[in-house]
Formats: sequence, C-alpha cells, structure tokens
Amino acid sequence: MNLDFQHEQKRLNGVMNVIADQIVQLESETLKLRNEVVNTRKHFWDEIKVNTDSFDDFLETVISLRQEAQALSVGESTHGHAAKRLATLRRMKSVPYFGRIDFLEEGYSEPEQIYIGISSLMDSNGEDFLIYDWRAPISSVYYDYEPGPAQYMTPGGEVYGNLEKKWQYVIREEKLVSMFDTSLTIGDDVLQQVLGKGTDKYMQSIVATIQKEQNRIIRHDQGRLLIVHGAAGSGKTSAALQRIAFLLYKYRDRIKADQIILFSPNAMFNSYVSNVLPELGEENMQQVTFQEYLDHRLSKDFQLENPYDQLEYVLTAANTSSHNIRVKGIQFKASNQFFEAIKLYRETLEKSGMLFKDVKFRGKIIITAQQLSDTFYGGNTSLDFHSRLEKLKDWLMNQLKEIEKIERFQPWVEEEIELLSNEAYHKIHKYLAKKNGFEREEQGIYEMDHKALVRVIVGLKLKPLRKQIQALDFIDLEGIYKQLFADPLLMQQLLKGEVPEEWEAICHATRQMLEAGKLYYEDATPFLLLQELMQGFQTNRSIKHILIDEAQDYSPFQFEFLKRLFPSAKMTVLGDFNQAIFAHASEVVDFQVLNRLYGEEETEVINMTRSYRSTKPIIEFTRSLIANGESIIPFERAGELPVLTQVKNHTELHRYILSKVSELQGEGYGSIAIICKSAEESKVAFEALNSINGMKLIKSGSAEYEQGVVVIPSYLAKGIEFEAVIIYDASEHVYGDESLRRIFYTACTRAMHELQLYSVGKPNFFIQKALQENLIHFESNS
Ligand SMILES: Nc1ncnc2c1ncn2[C@@H]1O[C@H](COP(=O)(O)OP(=O)(O)OP(=O)(O)O)[C@@H](O)[C@H]1O
Repeated sequence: MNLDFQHEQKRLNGVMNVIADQIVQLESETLKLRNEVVNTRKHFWDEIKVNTDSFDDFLETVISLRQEAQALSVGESTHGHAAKRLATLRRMKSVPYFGRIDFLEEGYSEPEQIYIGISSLMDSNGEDFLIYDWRAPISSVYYDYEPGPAQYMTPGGEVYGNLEKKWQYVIREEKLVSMFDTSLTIGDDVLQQVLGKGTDKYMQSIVATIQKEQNRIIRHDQGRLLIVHGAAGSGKTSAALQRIAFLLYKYRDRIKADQIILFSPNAMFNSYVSNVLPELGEENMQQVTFQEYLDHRLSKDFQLENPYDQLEYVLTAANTSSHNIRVKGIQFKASNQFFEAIKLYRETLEKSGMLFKDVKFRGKIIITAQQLSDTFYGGNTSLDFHSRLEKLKDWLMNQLKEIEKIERFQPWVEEEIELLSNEAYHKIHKYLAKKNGFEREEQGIYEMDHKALVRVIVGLKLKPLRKQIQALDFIDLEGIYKQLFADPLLMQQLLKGEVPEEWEAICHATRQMLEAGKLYYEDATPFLLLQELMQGFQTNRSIKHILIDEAQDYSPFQFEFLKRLFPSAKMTVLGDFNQAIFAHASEVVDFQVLNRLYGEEETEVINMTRSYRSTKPIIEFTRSLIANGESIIPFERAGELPVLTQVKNHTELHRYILSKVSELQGEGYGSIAIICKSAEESKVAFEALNSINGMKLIKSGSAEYEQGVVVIPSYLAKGIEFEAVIIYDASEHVYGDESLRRIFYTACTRAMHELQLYSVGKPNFFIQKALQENLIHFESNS
C-alpha cells in the first residue's frame, strides 16, 4: 500500500467520522422537530380561542388562527429540510465522495484540494468544505478538464486557474477500494467498471463518471430550447435526469421538483428512471406520457386510440391498401403542413362553416344550432373571431335569462319543489335568509317567499347549462373537425394542392372513425389544436422546465402544441432519429424543424456521438445497421461478437432460444430480453417459450421494469436496456421492409454485454453489411 493510498484512507476515515457525528446530531434534532410538529398539530386548537361575537373578536380569532398555522408550516418545513439532509448524509456514509481535483486559482500560491460527492459537507467547525456538491460551480472543472489551464463560471464571474491533478476514487462501504490519478492512467477505469456491471431494477445516477459532453447538457443554462441529439446509449436519459438534479440545486429558491415535467415514452420507463433523483437526494419531477395528457383532455368525448395500438397496426397489417392509406394519413397529420392547415381552416370559419350544437334544457331544444349559426354570421363581421364568439356567448346568456323567466311558470318547477328533500329545502332557506340580510341567529324567523324559491330552483337547474355556455361548449367541435374531411377539396384549397395523393381515402377512413365516436391517435393532437384555437388555450404557467425524452417519437405538431401549453417553460428535447419508430417518423427527418420552434437565437443543439451502453463489438455491429453509423464512437469495452444463427423453422428456433437462455443464465446474466417486432409476435414467442422459469411478457400497460427473462415488443424496449438481448426472429420475412430499419436498430441497441440474433430462414438485409465486414458471427443450421 503506497503512502498516497494510506493518506487518503486516513482522510476518508476522518470524513466518515464527521458524517457520523452529523448524523447523530441531526437524528436527535429531527426527532425533536418532529415531536414539535406533532405536538402543534395535536394542540392546534388549544391555543386558539374561537370567538365571533363581535367583529373585533372575529378578527382576533382569524389572526391567531393564521399565526398558529404559520408556526405549524414553518415547523413542518424545518423538519422536512432536516429529514432530507439526514437522508442525504446517510447516503453519503457509504460513498462520501468519488473524485478530487487540485485546483490552483490564479493569484494563489497553493492549490486547493476539492473533493467531490453527491452533496456538500462542512467540517465540524463549519469553516471548510470537506466535500463539494457535484453541482457546485467549481465541480464543473472535474468534468470538463484534463490537467492544465482550466476555468469555471460562478455567479460573480469566470474563475481562472490551473488544474494540477485529478483523482477518481472507488469507495465501497466506507473503505477506499482503489484510486486513480487520471492524469497518469489512460482510459477511464472507473467508467469501465461501472459499465461492465449488470443492470438494476432502476437506472443508476452517473454523477461519478459524467463525461464532458454530458456535462454541457446538464449545466446548460441559456436560451429557451436545448436539443440533444445523441446516439443510442450515449446517455441522453442519464444526462436529462442529472440535469434536473442540477436545476433543482442551482435554482433551489425558485424551482421546485413539481415545476419540472419529464415526458417519457411509457409507464415502464417511468418506473425505471424513478430512482435517480431520490438517490441524489432530490425529489422526483413530474413524469407523464403524452398519451396520458391526451387521455386527460379527450377521453370523455372520444374513444381514443393509444400510440402502441397505432404502431401495432402499422407493424402487423403491412402490404394491405388500407395500411398504406393509414400510414400516409399518419405522416401527413403529423406534419407542420397539417398544423398550418388547421390554423388556416380556423380562419375560413370566420366566413362560413362554423357548426354549433342545439342548446337543450331538460331534454328540449331551446335554441337551435341554426339560430346560433345565424346569429354568429349575422352579427358584426368586422369583429375578430374570438370577439364574435364572445358576443354569441353573451347573446346566448341573454336568451337564457328570457327562457328562465318563462320556465318559472312551468309545471315541472312545482313538482320539483314538492320533491325537495328536507336538507335541500333548509339549504335554500339558509341561502335566501342570508341574501335578504338575516344574521345567522335570526335566520329562523325568515319566512321564505315562494317566488324566491321558484327562482332558486330554476336557477339551479340552469346552472350546468350556463357553465357549458361560459366554456363555449355550444360549438360543435367534433362536427367541425369532421367537416375538414367531408370534402377532400377543402384541404386542397387550404394547402394549395399540397396534399397526399391518398387524401380522399384518408378522409373516408377518418370520417368512419369519427362517426363511430373514435379518434385515431394521429388525430388527437390536431383535434386538440382546433379546440384550443376556438375555445382558447389551456396553458400551464407554473411549469418552468419540460424535458422530452425519446423526442424522435413526437411529431412537429406535438412540439408546437407543447410549446403553447407551457408558455413559461424552457424545453430540453432529447432524441435519436435513428430510433424513430413511429409511422409519422419520416416527417422528422432530423431535429431541424425544432430550430424554428423558438428561433435560432433561443436554441442550442448538442450532439453526442459516443455510446456507453454496449460493448465495442455490439456497437460496431449496431452502427453498421444505419446510414452514417460510422459517426458513432464506441466506448472501449471488450466483449464477444454478436452472433446470428439461422434456423430452419420455429420449432428449431424455440429449441435454440431455450438453450441460449439457460446458457446466459448460467453465465450469471440477471436481465435477459427476448425482443420481438410486435406485441403479436411477442405473444407467440411467450407461449412457445413458456418452459422458461419466471419469464414475463411485457405489454403496453406494464408499469414495472422487470429483471429476469422478459419477452418484449421492440417499441416497448425503447429507452431501457438489458444485460443480454436475444432478437427473436431477425429474418427477411419479419424485417423485410426498409421502414423497419429503425425499429430493428432500436431493438439491437438495447444490449449491454451480449447480443444474439436468430433468423428463421434468410436474415434481413439490414445485416448484410455486418456480415460482409465480419462484425457478426454467423452460424447456419438450415
Ligand atoms: N457518464 C456515464 N457514466 C456511467 N454510465 C453512463 C454514462 N453515460 C451513460 N451511461 C450508461 O449508459 C447507458 C445508456 O444511457 P442512457 O439510457 O442514458 O442513454 P440514452 O442515450 O438515453 O439511450 P437510448 O437512446 O438508447 O435509450 C446507461 O446504462 C447509463 O447508465
């Protein structure tokens, strides 16, 4: 053991002692604070004398109530902070820090030793930092520089100096296992070790080994939009999560975790990434899928198709004419052109085409759709669209007043009064007494006037209708959207002929769905846009950051929509268009369209070409599957060549896979995925392989990322990874179309250490290049 090592172990022991002391101290403090809060909650009312005899008494009651509530909230928050710190210290106990830099700041003669960990730690006198938080300004030097001149940004300006040395530590359970002087060692040993390990049920934080280009993403702080385009496995999701932790640290006084939203591909991915922030001592951000948002907005009006059903259809119904029409429809409806068309369509409605619903009260039509339309188009046409709608609303409200007067004399009112429950009667009595100026204790002597009672009854009955009118719910949105597909010429006119050849057939299919009360997934966002253009945008200004992972799966249309929905938010968009698996994907040729979203000055693009997930041979193989794959740089991690086994039939295929799974299990792999193209194929595979113990079938509703052996459709495997991957059937028969290249690539790039492909008959043509260049080992048994 060399001197340095001993010295470092000694220092580590010292730090451990400080942490242990602080834990003991905080434990008793949090307990005390907790008891205080419990006590205040228990005796909340003891301190308050409720007296409302006079106005002054009432005021005094309110003030003491407020004071007590404030004291409780301060107590709760202090306890919350202490408990959070305690949890972080307990986490730091096993690995207090992972790196060190010796930084000589300009103007100083001695370098300062900066130890870096998941959170800062002061010495027992509270004077010196024993550990710096990885998000502190100075810590960026650790991630950004090799020894030599270095600088970092502080709120007070740039600090210049020289990075003299840089160390990495591997500490396990309070013991220093190894340390590397990275100015001397070549390659990143710690990263090698981390990447060589197995997966866990949850994604791990990467703070100890953040790479320079990832650090740029994490600390990026300019402009409204950050676009990250990164190869499969380049750490986009990891960078996004550490970025959230960074934002919560840097803006801790301004941004709370619930003001950040991560849009993720599916529920299983949510569970997979849910541990990273808590591991770093931060609360989790909000996580949603775009589908959840659409469901929330539209499911009461329509039966909404989910994106995976759309995809499953596209993948399994190929080579039929309706399939081709559907795909063309999906691509067109996801385009910017269609976004513009919807806006133009809304403008044409100023002259004609608005449709309204009959306004009904107690099942009877009281104002017809035609009357509404006549009033809308008969009014002042120089007003803008929204003012005209507002006017129509006012007109409708006035009509309602007249109708209300007439309704008061209808027999249903007396019937309703007779059927009033005692409770409802008393409520109305109380309400009217108060309205007529009777104090609480005098209310008993108030005699209710029958006419007033009638008024209340009719008013209450009309209340829901008034609410609907206020919300402009008398516009027939479904009808207006359907009308867009009624005459194929309308779109031709709107877009001056730039519509797909199949437009007429697309119109027909869309109308059929709408008539059945269903909405294709590709129609959901356009429908919402039209709705918002008429009824006003429902925006959410409290959200400060949105991060969109797997962004290649979003259409330009959806980005526009999200921008409008969160007007105060900055956006981080992370994706890889080589993994764009949705049918609209041909529209997202790259992220160029996004540059227009906020304008170039507000946009920064970062490219990540180094890939960390898989071994070098796996990356060399997967990159050969796509155009321009040479730009992807593998991280130097050794492993076996991927293997392609050609078999004669499915019986043989299953025999081979069964034996491979048991071989892989024997080698100690804890997460093995058998990846199929579709859910349909997954079901067949799962049934055929059911002798594998504990094997699980992953479906679109699955909420947990499973360890062990899983059978999973390609599109659900996106964003996640497995130690070993088996491609169920990579044959020409299954992946015989160019449009499936990206889905095949996505499936293969899920493998960390081992990749096995099987093919019933001839392998697909994506693999040809790899076979020619010996990037895959080929075995034929047919
Ligand atoms: N700097 C790093 N240190 C340690 N591990 C890393 C680092 N960067 C990435 N990884 C690991 O590489 C794997 C891939 O990372 P991640 O899932 O974030 O990539 P991605 O770009 O989102 O991938 P994909 O687009 O294929 O879903 C993960 O296991 C992650 O922990």
